[in-house]
Amino acid sequence: MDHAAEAHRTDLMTITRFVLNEQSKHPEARGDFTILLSNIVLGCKFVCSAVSKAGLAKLIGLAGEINVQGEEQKKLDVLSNEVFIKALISSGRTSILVSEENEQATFVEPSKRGRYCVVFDPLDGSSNIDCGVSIGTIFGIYLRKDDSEGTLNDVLQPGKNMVAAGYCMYGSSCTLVLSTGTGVNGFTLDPSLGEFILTHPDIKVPKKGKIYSVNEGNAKNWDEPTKKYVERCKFPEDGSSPKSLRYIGSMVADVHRTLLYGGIFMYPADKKSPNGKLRTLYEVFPMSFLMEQAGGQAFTGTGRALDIVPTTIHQRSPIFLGSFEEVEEIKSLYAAHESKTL
Ligand SMILES: O=P(O)(O)OC[C@H]1O[C@](O)(COP(=O)(O)O)[C@@H](O)[C@@H]1O
Ligand SMILES: [Mg+2]
Ligand SMILES: [Mg+2]
Repeated sequence: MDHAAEAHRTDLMTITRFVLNEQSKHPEARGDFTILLSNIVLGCKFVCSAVSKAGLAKLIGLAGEINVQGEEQKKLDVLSNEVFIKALISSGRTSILVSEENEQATFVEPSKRGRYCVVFDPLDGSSNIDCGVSIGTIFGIYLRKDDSEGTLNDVLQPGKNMVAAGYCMYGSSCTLVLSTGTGVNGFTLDPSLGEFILTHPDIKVPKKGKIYSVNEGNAKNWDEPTKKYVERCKFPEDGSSPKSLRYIGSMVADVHRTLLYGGIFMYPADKKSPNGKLRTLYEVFPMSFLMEQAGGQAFTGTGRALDIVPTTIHQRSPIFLGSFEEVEEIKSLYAAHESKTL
């Protein structure tokens, strides 16, 4: 490492200092969010190190259990879940936790309870774990009025009520992308310092994009607007060049690329999965929150994703998110279909 070059970098802003600066903008802040986030960051560092050593540490493969989604849990799904549950409870700032890997919500005991509710996908992109392709962790945060026990209604809220959302991608580098409602910032883990450093300040998703991202293996079951949109990506009617298809199969990685390069990520509803595949609370909401904060859009096929009022903690929702103009085109195709003019 060229320490001289490092030393000259003026923007050596760690995520902790960044959040403390944000906190100073809120005179009423008590520091609870900063403490909660520092425990989430600790969890991400722990999982990042486990993922990078997975092959060596026998963390590849199945854990032998089936989760509430009916999916075979991977060893890293289980480990990441335990790490984040511990990190969130030991922050002393949470009251209700919803994890993809736990059938029931976790209600934190009074002595360790705080005002925040955290919904999270401890390990996203599980199908890519064993082949070392980028995976991640996704989280969304709600703030409750008080630190009483609370009820499920405290998490069954529209995504627009979240106070923060983020993801951590475990890829060629470990990148944590965060929004506290005033824009989106990206931090890269410097393994030699063990610090997340601000590397992507104020991320703005390009208005248009040249990339579409969807599992085309589901195409035969798609509805007309989705088929029409993908058709246009491949055979543009305006003579422009076709879009490129990129699909990693890890939502975190596909959304991260979309946020930086523009384009669109889709997991539409189809005849086989009438609500799509991705879970509203801990996949669709956090990613939609980030995309809107970066100037993009997030649409379900019937409305704004962040307006959904969830009824169950593991429900699924179709999702189209990304560059403003790409999602606008999908919205107009659904509107046309709605008015039978498609
Ligand atoms: O294999 P498919 O049907 O394209 O689904 C891929 C999608 O499923 C997921 O892997 C689901 O998330 P989990 O791995 O957390 O269960 C997403 O990351 C990804 O976008
Ligand atoms: Mg997931
Ligand atoms: Mg998962």
